[in-house]
Amino acid sequence: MANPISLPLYEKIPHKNTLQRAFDTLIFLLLLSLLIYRLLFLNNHGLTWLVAFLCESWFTFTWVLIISSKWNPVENKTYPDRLLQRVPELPSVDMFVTTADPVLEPPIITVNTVLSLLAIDYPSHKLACYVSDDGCSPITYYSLVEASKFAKLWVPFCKKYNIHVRAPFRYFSTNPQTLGGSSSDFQQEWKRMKDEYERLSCKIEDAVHKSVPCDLSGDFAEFSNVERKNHPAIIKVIWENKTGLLGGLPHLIYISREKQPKHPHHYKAGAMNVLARVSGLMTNAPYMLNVDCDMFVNNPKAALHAMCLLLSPNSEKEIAYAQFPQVFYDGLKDDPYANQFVIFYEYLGRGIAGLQGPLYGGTGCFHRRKVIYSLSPNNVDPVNEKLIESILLNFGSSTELINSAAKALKGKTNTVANLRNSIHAANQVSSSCYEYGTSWGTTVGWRYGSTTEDIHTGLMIHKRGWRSIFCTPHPPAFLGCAPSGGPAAATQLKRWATGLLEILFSKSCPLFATLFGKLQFRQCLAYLWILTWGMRPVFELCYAALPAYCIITNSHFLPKVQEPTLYILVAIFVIYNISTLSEYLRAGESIRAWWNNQRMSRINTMNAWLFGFLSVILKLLGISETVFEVTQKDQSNDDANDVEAGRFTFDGSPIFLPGTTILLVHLTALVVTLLKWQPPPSDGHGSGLGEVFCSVYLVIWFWPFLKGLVGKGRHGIPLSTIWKSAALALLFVHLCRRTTMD
Ligand SMILES: O=c1ccn([C@@H]2O[C@H](COP(=O)(O)OP(=O)(O)O[C@H]3O[C@H](CO)[C@@H](O)[C@H](O)[C@H]3O)[C@@H](O)[C@H]2O)c(=O)[nH]1
Ligand SMILES: [Mn+2]
Repeated sequence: MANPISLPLYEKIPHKNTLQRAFDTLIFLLLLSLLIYRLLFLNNHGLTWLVAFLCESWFTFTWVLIISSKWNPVENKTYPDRLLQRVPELPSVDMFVTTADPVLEPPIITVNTVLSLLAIDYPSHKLACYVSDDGCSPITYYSLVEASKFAKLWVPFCKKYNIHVRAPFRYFSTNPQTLGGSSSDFQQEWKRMKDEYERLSCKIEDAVHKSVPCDLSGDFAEFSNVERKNHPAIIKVIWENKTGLLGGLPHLIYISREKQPKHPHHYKAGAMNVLARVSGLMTNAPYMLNVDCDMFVNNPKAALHAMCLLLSPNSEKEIAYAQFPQVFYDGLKDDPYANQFVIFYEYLGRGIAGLQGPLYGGTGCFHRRKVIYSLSPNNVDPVNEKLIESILLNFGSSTELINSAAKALKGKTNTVANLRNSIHAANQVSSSCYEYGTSWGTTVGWRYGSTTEDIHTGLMIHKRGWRSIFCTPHPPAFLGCAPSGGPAAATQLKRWATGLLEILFSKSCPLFATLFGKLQFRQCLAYLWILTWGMRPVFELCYAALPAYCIITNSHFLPKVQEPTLYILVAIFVIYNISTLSEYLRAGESIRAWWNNQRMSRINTMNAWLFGFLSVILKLLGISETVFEVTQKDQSNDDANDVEAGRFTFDGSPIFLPGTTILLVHLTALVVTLLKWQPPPSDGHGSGLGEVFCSVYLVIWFWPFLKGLVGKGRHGIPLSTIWKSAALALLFVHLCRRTTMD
C-alpha cells in the first residue's frame, strides 16, 4: 500500500442479539404450531376457521420475512479523521435538493437545507448544490438568491467557530449565544449573524405574503406568465465559485425543469433525473448527495463519514451508495403517530444493513454517479469500453451530456471553466420530451412507475449485484420533518403503500430480481417485507372482522377456554408483546411509544394502507393513475408545546372510513354479547371469552377513533364519515345475521 497509515476508514461491527433471536424463533415456532393445529381441524370447523388459517398463514409469512431481515444486525463505525490523512484529494460531490410546492414546502425550509449543505465540512471548491423546483416558483428562486448572499457570511462563520448545527433556524432556536465561545469576537459575530438571518427570514416572509417577490422583470423575467404545470425550463446559476479555491462558497444552481401537460413528468424521480443530467453537464462530480428540501445537515461531517465508506479499498467495486437513516426533528413525545421510525432503523434497518445493504430511502444518500448511470460492479475495473458505448447510445440527444457521461463512467473527472457556458445544453436536457426514446427512468437514473421511486431505484441497483452501506454517525447526519396530524400522516402512508405495491406487481418485483438478477435471497425477503405492506390490510381487516362476526353469529374462530391449544395463542400474544416492548426499552424508547406504535400499526394498516391497496388495484384495472401527493412541512412544530399535541386529528377524507367502521362493528358486537342478543350456537360451540377479549382489545387499539366519535373540530370524525361507517357496519351485521339464518 502506498500509504503507510493502514488503519481502516470504517469497521463493520456485528451486534449481538441472542435474546432477540430466541424470542423471534419462539414466536415463529408457536405460529407454526398454531397453523398445524388449524390445518388438522380444518374439516371440523366452518368458514371462520379457514379465514383465520389464511390470515395467520400470512402473518407467519410476514414474521419469517421480519426474522430473516433482523437476524444479522451490523453497525458501521466510520473514522473521518483518518480519511483526511489517507486520501490526498477528496472527490467532488454534487448535492441535490428537491422541492415541489412553495406552499406545502415553505421556501424558508428549503433555504435552511441549502445553507446547511453549503456549509458542510468539505473542501468547498469540490461542492455544488443544485436545487430542483417542481413548483416553478419565483419566490423559491428569490429566496435562494437572498440566501446565497447570507451564505457569504454564514458559511465562514460556521467554519470559523466550528458550529455544529448549520441550518440557521435550528442553530438560533436551540443554541444560546454562549455556545461556540465566549470571546467577544464570537459574541459580536453571533449577534450579527442572528440579525442577518432574521433579515433574510423577513424578506422571504414578505415575498411569500406578497406572493410575487418583485416585479417579474430583470432576473425574474423568465417567471412571468409561467404556469406551474406548463412552462419552459428555467435554469439559473445563482452563485459560481469562479476562483475554484478552497475558501469560496460552493456553486449554487436553480433548476425548474420544463413541464407540459401532455408529457408525464414522473414526479420526484423525473426531477432527480434532470438533476443528474444538468449536474453532469456542469460539474459532473463522481458522487451525488440527495436530500429532500426539509432534510438539513445536522452533522457537518456527514460527507466525510460517507466518504469513509465509499472510498475504502474495494468499495469502488462493491458499494453503490451510502444511506443515512431518516431522523426527524421536533418529534412529538412518545411518537403518537408512529412516524419517527426509531425502532425500524434500530433493528430492521441495521439488520438489512447486514445483508446486501440498506434500502435507498430517497433522502440522505450518497450515490456514485456511474451506478446511477447503470454501471454494474463487474464492469468497473477494467472499464468495458464497448459496454459504455452501448449505455451511452440511450442517453438522449445531447452530445455534451454523452461526453460528460462517458467521462463519469470511465471514472475520469472534468472541470468546466464556466458554468454558464453549459446553460444551453442544460436547458436541452431539462426539456419535458428529452427522455423519449432513451433509457432514462427505465435502466438509467431514478426509476419511473412507482410513487416510492427510492425503493424502486435501490432495488434495481441491488439487482445488478451492488451492495449498499448504512451510515449512522452521531449526531445524526440529517434531520427532517415528519408529518404531524392524522390526515397528513395517512396521506403519506397511503402513497408509500401504493408505491410499494406498484413495485411488487411490476416486472421489477424482487422475486424476479433474485431469479434473473443478482439480488441476494435474503435481501429479496427484506424487500418483500416492505413491498407487501399494502397487502396487509386485506388480512388484518379479515382477521379484525372475525371476532365481531363470531360474536354476532355466536360461532368461534378461537379454541375454547378449556382446550390447551388456546395457550398457543396466549403465548404468542404475551411473548410478542414482551419482545417488542423490550426492543423499545433497549433502544431507549418509552412504554408509551411502544404502545402508540402498536396501536398506530393497526390503525395505519386498516386505513391508509388499505387505500394504498385500493389505489393500486384501480391502477392495475386501468381506472386511475397513481399520484405523488407532497407532504406538508412545518419549520417548527407548533403542536410541540400544545397540550393537545399528539391527539389524533381527522378530516373528511374517506381514509378514516374503514377504521370507523371496524370500531362501530366491534362496539355493536360487544353490545350484542352484553345484552345476550346472540342466536343459539349452530354446533353447540358458540363464541367465548377469546372472541370478546379480541373485540375489546381492538376497541382499545382504536381508542383515538372512539374519542373521535365524540370529539369536536379536527379532533372529531366528521359526521358524514360516521354516517357512512354506520351504514357499512349495519350492512356487516345484516350479512352476519343472514349467514346464521341459512
Ligand atoms: O413531483 C414531485 C413530488 C415531490 N418532490 C420532492 O420529493 C421529496 C419528498 O416528498 P415528500 O412529500 O416529503 O414525501 P415523503 O413521503 O416525506 O418522502 C419520503 O418518501 C419518498 C418516496 O415516497 C422519497 O422520495 C423521499 O425521499 C422520502 O423522504 C420532496 O423534497 C419533494 O419536494 C418533487 O421534487 N417533485
Ligand atoms: Mn418528507
